[in-house]
Amino acid sequence: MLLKLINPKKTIEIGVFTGYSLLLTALAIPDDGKILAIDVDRKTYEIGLPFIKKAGVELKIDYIESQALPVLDKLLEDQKNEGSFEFAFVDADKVNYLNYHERLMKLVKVGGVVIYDNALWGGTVTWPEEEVPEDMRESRLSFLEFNKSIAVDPRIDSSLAAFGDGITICRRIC
Ligand SMILES: C[S@@+](CC[C@H](N)C(=O)[O-])C[C@H]1O[C@@H](n2cnc3c(N)ncnc32)[C@H](O)[C@@H]1O
Repeated sequence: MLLKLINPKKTIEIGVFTGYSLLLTALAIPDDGKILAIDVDRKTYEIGLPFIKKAGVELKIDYIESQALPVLDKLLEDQKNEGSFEFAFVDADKVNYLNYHERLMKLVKVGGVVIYDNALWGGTVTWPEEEVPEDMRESRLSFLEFNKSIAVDPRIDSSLAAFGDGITICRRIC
């Protein structure tokens, strides 16, 4: 619904896996919309690709198998890309969310929207450190830092929607 309201033609997805959220985005954006989809592992994308093809939205997707940061940095080398995206969805390595945010604040236009997945990190952002499973601690700390930083970022309006695992919705305002 949010995507239908924004109606973005130029979008980025960071973290594709088998392409579930990618397919949802591809179905929601207009016929001439495009998604630059970045993931380090193309094998998982290929599991979902037959469904994307069956849905008839493959041509909307420009898939890049890579670490996401260098792709974003490369885009920023060309000034034409600044402010050219209307929507981004981030669902990759949590330790880099702030790094993605800094780049997306340049790539996404004023008025554009960025959504970050898993902002509640299984609820652990509210737990005492000692109760958090070892394998969730590093990303939890990243989310604590990320959530604090987003809350005071003057470039955006933001809202942490507490459904699912939490999504942080940011609208660039300057
Ligand atoms: C939670 S999954 C994405 C799920 C997908 N967005 C969905 O909802 O269907 C996270 C993905 O991020 C990818 N990933 C992790 N670190 C990455 C990085 N540094 N750059 C690009 N992709 C990365 C992983 O390979 C994995 O496929």
